[in-house]
Amino acid sequence: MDPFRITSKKVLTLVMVIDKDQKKILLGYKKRGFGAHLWNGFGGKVEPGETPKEGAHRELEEEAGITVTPENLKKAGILLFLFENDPVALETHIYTAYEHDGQIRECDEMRPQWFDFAAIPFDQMWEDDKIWLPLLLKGQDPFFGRMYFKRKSIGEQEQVDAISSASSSADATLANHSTTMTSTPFTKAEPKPFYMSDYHLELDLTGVPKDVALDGTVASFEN
Ligand SMILES: Nc1nc2c([nH]c(=O)n2[C@H]2C[C@H](O)[C@@H](COP(=O)(O)OP(=O)(O)OP(=O)(O)O)O2)c(=O)[nH]1
Repeated sequence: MDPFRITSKKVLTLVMVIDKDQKKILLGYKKRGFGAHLWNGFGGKVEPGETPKEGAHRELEEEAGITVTPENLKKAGILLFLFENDPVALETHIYTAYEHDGQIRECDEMRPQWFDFAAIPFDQMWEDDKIWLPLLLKGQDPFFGRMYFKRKSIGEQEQVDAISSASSSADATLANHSTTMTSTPFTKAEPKPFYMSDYHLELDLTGVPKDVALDGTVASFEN
């Protein structure tokens, strides 16, 4: 049986707030819940009755205290996160926001902080981010990808540690869009619970219909 077989999905959002002039990105340190102790953009589950764009707007305000006008919230891509032996995929709609209103503030879930493009803390982020975030920063939109994650057992954690200390520069090559990779663990004290075992990223979406079918349901690039 395929350990990555999915039967349903949850729709999530993720907003990357970018200051183009200063070449900075706003990330939040996730204090609790799914992805705790990692730096990430702002987002969460889309609620019933919301479009992904409305959900993205709401989550950004809840988690970072700022708002973005609908025309400044641009769809950058859709990523499907699949977890071994979990039939529910996470379909994440990713947006960029180059303008925002309001005062950035911390909440009980996220601690926002600006990072220079050259100092993005990829080793303290989800492992797939180093693959697609550079593309997003270059403005190479849209992208569509599938990211396959395995849960770390204690044995696997030791194996990953050993491999990554033997070759700490095992960076993902963008030329290789479908590969098996093992990347740097977070820290011994706060291990990442999952590691990415494979991924597939499509960048050339010319000719792809605006709707991409996933597990029988449909994701739209439109909103
Ligand atoms: N950068 C990045 N973000 C990811 C990955 N996987 C993944 O779910 N996310 C994002 C999508 C969502 O923005 C966020 C997970 O949403 P969440 O569980 O915090 O949702 P929520 O705020 O509605 O949760 P809650 O209030 O119910 O705790 O993490 C990934 O591999 N990379």
